[in-house]
Amino acid sequence: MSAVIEISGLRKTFHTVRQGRRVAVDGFDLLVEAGQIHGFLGPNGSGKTTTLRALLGLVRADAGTMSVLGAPSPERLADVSGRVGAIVESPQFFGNFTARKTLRLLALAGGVPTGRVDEVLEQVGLRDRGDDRVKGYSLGMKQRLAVASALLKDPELLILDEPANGLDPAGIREMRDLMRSLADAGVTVLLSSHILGEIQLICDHVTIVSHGRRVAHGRVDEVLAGFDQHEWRVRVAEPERATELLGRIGVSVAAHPDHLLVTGVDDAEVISRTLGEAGLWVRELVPLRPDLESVFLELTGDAGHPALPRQVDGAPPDDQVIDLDVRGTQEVQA
Ligand SMILES: Nc1ncnc2c1ncn2[C@@H]1O[C@H](COP(=O)(O)OP(=O)(O)OP(=O)(O)O)[C@@H](O)[C@H]1O
Repeated sequence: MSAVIEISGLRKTFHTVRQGRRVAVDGFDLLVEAGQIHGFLGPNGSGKTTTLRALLGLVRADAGTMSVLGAPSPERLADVSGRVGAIVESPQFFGNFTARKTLRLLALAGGVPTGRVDEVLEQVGLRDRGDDRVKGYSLGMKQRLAVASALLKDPELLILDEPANGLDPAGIREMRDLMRSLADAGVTVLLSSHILGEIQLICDHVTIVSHGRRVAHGRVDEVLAGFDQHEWRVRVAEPERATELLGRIGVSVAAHPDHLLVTGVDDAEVISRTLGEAGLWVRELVPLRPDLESVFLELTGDAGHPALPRQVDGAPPDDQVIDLDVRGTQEVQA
């Protein structure tokens, strides 16, 4: 699969009068391949926006190499800008304009046929509300309008910084459906977020950043599998006896008020057979799989320790390089 975004060894330090020197991105690597919905996750202040801004040529990096769709960034970003849509800074829309008028103006300004306007309104589910004034829109609808503006030029790559920020669960679900339909249409999507549960449902690949360093990356299921301790919640009528029986076959059991926590068993059958053969019938047997949130907290809890190597998840990617598009950041001033 070909690389759509590649970042290697990105470093960015800010110097401010009040806070002095602040390392925002600390030797960060990112690889996004064609067709992925790639989650770029990290706590507040971990360097996600700075990374995306550097990639799009909106801030100058101190070190590192970046590319978008094969073009080195920022040097050759202009070559691919027409193929990239990005919303990195929250777009401000003029509230008295309708979505249709807003998009029409953006299309005209960007040299995009205005016929695209209805298509993108349809794509983001705003076609029926396209003639309403933006000031009457919910936050979710404004986010979708922002995505629509980035879709105008029919990009191969869409970069969204915190698209789910401030959305209620229904808005997040809409955003998720939208991302999926874009991916189905062949668009590669990179979205940054600190809202983890939903990202797990939206993305197939993930890169987790902490203190400007990548701490995990890969397929979401593979990243999660790496943290799977093969735990099971077991409810049974005689927990003491069950603990003893499972202990005899070398299984670790912790007693909780209303259940047993069984660890280190790959196959549920081991538990049900051991107990069933002794006449103890299992009432509940539930695998406890790690979710992205628990993995994220574990990884970002200490990954920023200065003693750690700059990157802790293995070798940097060795595929092609890619860069982002400055013109992808679209703003309509009120
Ligand atoms: N223009 C700037 N001047 C000084 N410091 C900055 C600037 N931009 C970012 N920083 C600092 O760099 C660090 C990384 O910030 P960044 O906005 O990239 O993080 P983030 O992961 O996007 O966070 P959030 O989820 O809150 O948006 C933070 O400590 C931030 O204060």
